Amino acid sequence: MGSADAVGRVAASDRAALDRAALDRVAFERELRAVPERRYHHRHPFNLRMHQGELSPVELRVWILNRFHYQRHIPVKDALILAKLDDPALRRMWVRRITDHDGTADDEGGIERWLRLGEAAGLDRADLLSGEGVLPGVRLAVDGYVNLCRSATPLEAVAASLTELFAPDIMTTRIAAFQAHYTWIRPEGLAYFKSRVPQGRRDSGEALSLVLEWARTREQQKAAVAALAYKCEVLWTLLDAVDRSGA
Ligand SMILES: O=C(O)c1cc(C(=O)O)c2c(n1)C(=O)C(=O)c1cc(C(=O)O)[nH]c1-2
Repeated sequence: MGSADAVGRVAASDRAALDRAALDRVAFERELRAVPERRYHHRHPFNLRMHQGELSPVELRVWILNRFHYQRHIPVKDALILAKLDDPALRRMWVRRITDHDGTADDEGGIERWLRLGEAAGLDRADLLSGEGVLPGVRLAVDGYVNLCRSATPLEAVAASLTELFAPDIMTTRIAAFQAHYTWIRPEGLAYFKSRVPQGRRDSGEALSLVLEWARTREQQKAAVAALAYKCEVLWTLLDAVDRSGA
């Protein structure tokens, strides 16, 4: 075997070793943030049309009804994550997410606020709760997220929630768009987004700290990035289904 081959082999094994070496925290955080930068649903054509004021009342109602299917599964996936956490302090932190959505009484919490958004847009609460009209693609996308949280490691499930690093900004844009273009929606309907902006900032900050701490090896870092990329596809696919519903 010639020396060029030997050099080639050494270089390849160096490359493999480099590939296995974990990124430092700063580089890993940059790698994580680059995923939604590219593919978060703030870039989806349906959201762009929403923000430009181009959606019809029927299209917005289809979005609200279908997004309710996502919303009502958030505490379910958080309960699946909660069951994987073996530390009381971590469980205390995570259980708050469930209460944020479910409240501590019937007339509280994010799910209730989303129902009121639907009512403010002319939808019937009973129709939202019935689940009728939820598009097949939306069901599959939401199942995908719930199943990821059921079967993946805590690191991957928490990493998947990191789309929320970008959610407060899109909600702020959405609030302004609703106020400017969709004035037929009663303003109290915006309460969901207004209360979710600070919750999203806090939740994504906590989740980011956990992911940076837990992902020690390059393999773990790659698994976290893949879970976050998958979650971006969940949100993208949900909007694809809404966009193509023909509403
Ligand atoms: O309106 C949005 O654009 C948006 C996006 C996301 C997200 O990035 O997953 C969430 C929410 N809203 C939201 O309201 C919410 O409660 C929420 C929880 C989570 C999560 O993965 O744990 N994402 C989101």
